[in-house]
Amino acid sequence: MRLGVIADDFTGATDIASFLVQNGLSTIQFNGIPAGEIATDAQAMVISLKSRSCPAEQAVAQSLAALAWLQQQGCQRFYFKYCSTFDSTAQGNIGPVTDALLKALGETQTVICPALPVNGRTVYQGHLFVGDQLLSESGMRHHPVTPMRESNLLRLMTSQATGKAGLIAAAQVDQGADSVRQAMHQLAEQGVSYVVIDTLHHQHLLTLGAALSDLRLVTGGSGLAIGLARQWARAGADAQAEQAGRPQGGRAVVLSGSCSQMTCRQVSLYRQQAPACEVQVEPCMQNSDDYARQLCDWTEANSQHSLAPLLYATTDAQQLQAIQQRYGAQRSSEAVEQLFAAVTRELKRRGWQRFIVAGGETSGVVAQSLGVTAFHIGPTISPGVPWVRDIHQPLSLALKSGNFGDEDFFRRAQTEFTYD
Ligand SMILES: Nc1ncnc2c1ncn2[C@@H]1O[C@H](COP(=O)(O)OP(=O)(O)O)[C@@H](O)[C@H]1O
Ligand SMILES: O=C(O)[C@@H](O)C(=O)COP(=O)(O)O
Repeated sequence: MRLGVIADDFTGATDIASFLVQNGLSTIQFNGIPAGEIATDAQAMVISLKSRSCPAEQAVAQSLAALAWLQQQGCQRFYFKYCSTFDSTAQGNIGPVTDALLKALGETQTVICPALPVNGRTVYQGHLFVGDQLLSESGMRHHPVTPMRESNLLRLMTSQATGKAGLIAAAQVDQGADSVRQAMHQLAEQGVSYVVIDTLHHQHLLTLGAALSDLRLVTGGSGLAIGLARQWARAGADAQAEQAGRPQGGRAVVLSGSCSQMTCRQVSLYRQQAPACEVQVEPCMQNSDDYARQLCDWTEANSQHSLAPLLYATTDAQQLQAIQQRYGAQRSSEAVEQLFAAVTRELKRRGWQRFIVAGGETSGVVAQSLGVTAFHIGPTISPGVPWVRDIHQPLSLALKSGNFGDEDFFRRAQTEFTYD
């Protein structure tokens, strides 16, 4: 059995790939849809798209193209991976993409399961929580691109999609996989296409894995992958699954373009542990190539420390607002992304081989600048954040979603692994 995953963004793809590998499925990840056939015996193939905030028609077209390619590679089960905080705009595309995938597969029912309990995302009575807060009362209500002002997943789905939503509540999940299968069947008879399933803890994910392993399409965050991978993993695959992605040696740099709360804490701790240099927005807007060369010179001059030098544009919400008011939100974020792109290209040219990156958009830009199109997934640094290794070039990357990882993530990514 081969699994095909269609992920709506870069770090989201790496997140699910990491859980698949950890739970025994060898996995290969592609940045976009590969041009041709790929010879591999990986049990799971993950395609990262950049469709989270794009209009529904574009997201649908990209997702269907990804589905067709995965089918050509022999995938029989499919997973539409979106954010564990259900990030979607007011014209959200999760509903339309789900509808299109169901139709293309000739199926009428799927599940909606964004839960990732290990990172505090749970679903209760159909409502999504971030830690102890409803999604709509968490920091996500202020997200600059996808502000989440609704926590009820049934309402979110029906506002975006064409079909009917229903709920399987926690008490029923507690009763085990057969009970979940029966509930799915009853909901199908009532014409329910999108089954939201309460998920409070790890055991629920295992129950769901057992209950849903025959479903052709599932949708959700990365948590459900834990239970499903355990059902599908070949016996004995566990020890080997992450080998191909283990990190290699070479000089390392930390690049942080994320302004998420967790990244702010990680940067502020790491600045006390290693050489660190703040990226200024003004010179990024002037001439990012010259500025990038200066920053690379600084990075090289600081490469003898036992921990990798850090370049960070990370700033708190108040300063970010001031920068955005002064230069414009889009202009300033693009300028910072261009800068990280130029720094990455230059460091690669100078022979740097390990890149630890914070932020989904920033990770996408760095991977693109390195010319990384496919990589093996290696050992996990924090839940949802693995080391990954390019399949063609001697490059290792750790790509961290803004809100993931513990405070000491940047140091641990370097000190807790052996390099070859
Ligand atoms: N100091 C800054 N001023 C303006 N934009 C910034 C600054 N730092 C980062 N950005 C931009 O903010 C965005 C952050 O997105 P991303 O990398 O996905 O991380 P996150 O979503 O965790 O904040 C990027 O486009 C980045 O270039
Ligand atoms: O499911 C999640 O929370 C993550 O996998 C994810 O999608 C994070 O996206 P970014 O915040 O854009 O890194």
